[in-house]
Amino acid sequence: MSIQVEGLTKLYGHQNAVNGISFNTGQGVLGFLGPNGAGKSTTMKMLTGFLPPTTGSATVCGFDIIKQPLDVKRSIGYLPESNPLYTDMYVKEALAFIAGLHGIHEPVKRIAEVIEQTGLGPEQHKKIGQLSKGYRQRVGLAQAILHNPEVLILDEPTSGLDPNQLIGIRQLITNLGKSKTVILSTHIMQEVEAVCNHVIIINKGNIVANDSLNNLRSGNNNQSLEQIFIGLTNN
Ligand SMILES: Nc1ncnc2c1ncn2[C@@H]1O[C@H](COP(=O)(O)OP(=O)(O)OP(=O)(O)O)[C@@H](O)[C@H]1O
Repeated sequence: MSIQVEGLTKLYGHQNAVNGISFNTGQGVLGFLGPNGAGKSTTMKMLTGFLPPTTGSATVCGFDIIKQPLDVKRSIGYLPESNPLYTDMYVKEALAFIAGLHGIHEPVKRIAEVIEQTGLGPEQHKKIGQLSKGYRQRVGLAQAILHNPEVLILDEPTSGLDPNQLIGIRQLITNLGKSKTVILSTHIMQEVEAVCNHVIIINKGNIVANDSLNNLRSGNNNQSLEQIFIGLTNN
């Protein structure tokens, strides 16, 4: 299992944003679901080593998130919800900069591969600030996968995309899940059904479901994922 989480907790002041959650996950796409404010982004920030947990522990590819944060960051590609990008840079320039940070071998070749993989070809000569939202998401994904990490953590990568862009990005995530461990946060249940093998639902900082999509449905009278989600989190 490339991600192992044990009793992970985050307190912001007195507020328990994440409340002692435990789970393991390996290759495939894990849907990480929950209502607004449930603790998804906080969990993702702790797993990527950007936010220290209050208590608990986790390992990513065998590296401890507290004791080995650099190894953890090397093993992870992270697309944050806000997708911060260098809008004044050209697409290739930004990717070359990130490749330099990672010390990537043969960067020109790798950048060409990633541009192809993320469908950035037609827009590769533009400045990031000139790109549509869908293409900016593709740049965020390209940056996340550039160093070929074993684990990808994607926080709402498809929010605000038109249906054409959605199909392309979902296909890319599905393909990535064939060889990598992907944690995907989304509010779109259709997307979970299209892309995820396994689902974790978090509510008020607690895990309320952790199962395969099929088991979740059969254990809940074959209700739709949306109905199951509402039943587990509307309290
Ligand atoms: N830096 C912070 N300081 C204080 N409270 C915070 C901070 N970041 C998040 N919180 C609180 O922690 C809780 C969990 O927030 P988090 O962003 O992890 O939720 P989320 O599940 O990702 O929500 P969303 O779906 O809206 O993105 C919320 O109540 C939020 O207000």
